[in-house]
Amino acid sequence: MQTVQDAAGLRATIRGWRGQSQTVGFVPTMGNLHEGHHSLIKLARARADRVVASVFVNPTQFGPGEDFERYPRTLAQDQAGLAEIECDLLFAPDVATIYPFGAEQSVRVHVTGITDTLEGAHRPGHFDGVATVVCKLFNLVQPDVAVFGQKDFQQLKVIERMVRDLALPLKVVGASTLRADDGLALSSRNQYLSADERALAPQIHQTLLKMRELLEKGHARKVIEQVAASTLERAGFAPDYAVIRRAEDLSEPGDDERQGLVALIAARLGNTRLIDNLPFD
Ligand SMILES: Nc1ncnc2c1ncn2[C@@H]1O[C@H](COP(=O)(O)OP(=O)(O)OP(=O)(O)O)[C@@H](O)[C@H]1O
Ligand SMILES: CC(C)(CO)[C@@H](O)C(=O)[O-]
Ligand code: BAL
Repeated sequence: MQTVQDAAGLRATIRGWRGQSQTVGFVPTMGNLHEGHHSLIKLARARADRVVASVFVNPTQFGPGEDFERYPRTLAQDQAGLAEIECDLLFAPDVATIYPFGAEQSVRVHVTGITDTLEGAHRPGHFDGVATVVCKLFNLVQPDVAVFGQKDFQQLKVIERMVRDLALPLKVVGASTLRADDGLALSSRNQYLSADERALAPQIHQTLLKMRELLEKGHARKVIEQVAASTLERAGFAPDYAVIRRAEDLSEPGDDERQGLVALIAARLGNTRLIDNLPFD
């Protein structure tokens, strides 16, 4: 597998593939790759002739006091894993390649509405950073298909909307969340957890399952959300939110709505912030 760090090298390889009428699938990541990321690569491989992954820890999507500096950077390990699953090309740019005029000076992509809530409300500016870097990566790679994990459910919706509203010529595919045997969603941030915290962390998934069960039994949404938040608090989490929303646009459903819903949780455990969700259909 080839690794390129600059835009010219990336474009040259992709131009060669295009010359042979090959389609291109793309999986953007922040690295420290695990089986969840690998499942995205495999899905891209099923949808396109060639697969490009990117590893870039994007400074503009981290807020002050977040974990940009300590985010795990494991490029050699990532390269080995990607080679094993036959990814064709890894794009691993540095910050100056993505933000030649400095991260603060770049043109920003702002997706309105859907970014005001949940992750957008708790991480101000986060989705501007995500949309901007993903738009830029799309322009560099020019993929036919891009794969994103449903684990970052709101991110997937934001990207779908950006692609639709800016008429970007590619298809966005959402991939289901890979979990450890005990239900914890695989995530690079899981390695921040102490042994005791790791033992508690699956309670997020258990709470999502409980939320679905209570909704199916006919309990009121607001009550379910309160029960979920207090269950998490009692277990030692500090929840940012534990809510049921419309999957389509993350707006609040009406009291009697039961179709097309998703439960979403973000909660801190010690110094680690974890997110997860469960679509109900
Ligand atoms: N467990 C998982 N199953 C499927 N896809 C995943 C999983 N975890 C992450 N992804 C997807 O991989 C892509 C890259 O995500 P990212 O590099 O942020 O991974 P991560 O391990 O979730 O890290 P973080 O802890 O920072 O959220 C995203 O589209 C994300 O939704
Ligand atoms: C999509 C992404 C690679 C943009 O930096 C990031 O938000 C992620 O890893 O989910
Ligand atoms: N997986 C979303 C990237 C972030 O948390 O910044």
